[in-house]
Amino acid sequence: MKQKTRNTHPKIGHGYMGKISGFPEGLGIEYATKKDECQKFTRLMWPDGNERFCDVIHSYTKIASELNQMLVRMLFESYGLKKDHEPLLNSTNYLLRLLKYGRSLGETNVGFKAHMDKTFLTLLYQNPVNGLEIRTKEGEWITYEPSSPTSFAVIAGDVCMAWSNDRIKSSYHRVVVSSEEDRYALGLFTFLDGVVQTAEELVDDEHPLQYKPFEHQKLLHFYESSNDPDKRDINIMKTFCGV
Ligand SMILES: O=C(O)CCC(=O)C(=O)O
Ligand SMILES: [Fe+2]
Repeated sequence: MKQKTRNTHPKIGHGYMGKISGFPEGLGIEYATKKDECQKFTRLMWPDGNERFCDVIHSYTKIASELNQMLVRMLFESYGLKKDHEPLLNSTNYLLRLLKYGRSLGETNVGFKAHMDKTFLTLLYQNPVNGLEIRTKEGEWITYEPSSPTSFAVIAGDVCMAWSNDRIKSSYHRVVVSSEEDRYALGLFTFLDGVVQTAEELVDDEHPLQYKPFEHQKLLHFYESSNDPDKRDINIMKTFCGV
């Protein structure tokens, strides 16, 4: 425990988050595609070293980030965007979060409260304990069941929604763990540097511009500093940068 709390970070959810009701225990590694960042984190947790752990999280992040790159390319292609996807990928930062959903004796509320991610995309990988639920347009909660042990869940975040001019809605999701077993998940969260603008081709008479250009970092700050108790459940993008 002492080791985990050393992983401090000024941004909420980027460092260590102790387990509180309605949320998992989490450890964040910012810029985890960079080996030296994984090394820094590993040294913090294991002052005597743990090369294997470092290699595993680094190679995991690299593979998952490549999957993210493929997804972004697919997004550009599927909307027939002429602009190159490289600038978006080059401005992408990756945060890896290690999440543990453990159950203390008699505890009933194990999971993650419903929310929308403040990312561009989130890639989730879990151990065999299910729990992730997505709300459909009709308001029904469906459980994510990986089709194979190597499946990832891909979640569109608020920034993707703004970039796509609402063509892609950010996913409203939660985690409800009913199993007695611990659930572990690895989340790779993507954040963009600089100013994010809606893709030009996705704005036309039928789809007028919904969001003004904004900075992803400022969105995170806006969200963290909001005292609105419903901020997890509303489209905060409308308040933050809606046209
Ligand atoms: O544990 C999961 O599968 C989802 C976690 C999640 O929604 C998040 O960290 O934003
Ligand atoms: Fe999430």
